[in-house]
Amino acid sequence: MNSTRIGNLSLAPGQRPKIIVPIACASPEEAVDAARAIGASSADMAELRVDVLSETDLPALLDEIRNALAGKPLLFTFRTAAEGGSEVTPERYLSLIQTAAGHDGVDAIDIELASPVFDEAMKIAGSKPVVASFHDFSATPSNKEMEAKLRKMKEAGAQIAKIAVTANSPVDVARLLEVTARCAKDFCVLTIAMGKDGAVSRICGQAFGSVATFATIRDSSAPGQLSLEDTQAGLDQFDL
Ligand SMILES: O=C1C[C@@](O)(C(=O)O)C[C@@H](O)[C@@H]1O
Repeated sequence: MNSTRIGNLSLAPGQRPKIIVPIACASPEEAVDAARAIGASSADMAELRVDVLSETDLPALLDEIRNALAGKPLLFTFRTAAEGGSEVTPERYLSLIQTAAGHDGVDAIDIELASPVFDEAMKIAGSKPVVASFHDFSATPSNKEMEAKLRKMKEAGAQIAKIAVTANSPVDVARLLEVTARCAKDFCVLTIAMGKDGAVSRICGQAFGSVATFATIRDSSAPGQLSLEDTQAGLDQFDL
């Protein structure tokens, strides 16, 4: 079926996109504080950017974040250096996915398609929903390339196929949206054009079939992210 569940949320193309707010801070105390703010806000879900965190007892922090989120689902993400995050060995990446897969405070796991251990990571994620991902911080690849990546994620078993690319012109945004609409007929996609030109892509998901978007309360985790309030107001315009 062309819809999926993460925690208590149902996501589907054509519905109002769910708003995910990143927790992207180094200090574990600040991360719990940010989770509390997200729990009390109108955001739908949180994303813990584990690559931004300083060394910590991760399972214990996940316990605290789960409580602070007060029932809102958590997406667990380790963004690698190749895609705008931090250095990590393949072994450590897998061990982080293992921690996420075994923790009841994690509702979905981000796994990078380009990871050398993508297949193993998909297996380790087990029954947790996977948001497979690809990021390009300099350009928007060809339509063919973007569509091939999204379809590969879906075929590998991801519940949501996500790409975030950099729009260097309005045409780049239009190309991403065309690919989004084509794939959204078949499965759940989450697409974002990063940067100033791409900002519109963060609010028009309902029209093109993207199932979620990222917005900030405190810490931004990517270029062009809008505030939670602006994102909500923008989504309202497309929720007819
Ligand atoms: O993949 C994404 C999308 C994102 O890069 C954005 O552009 O909003 C923000 C990241 O935190 C998240 O993991």
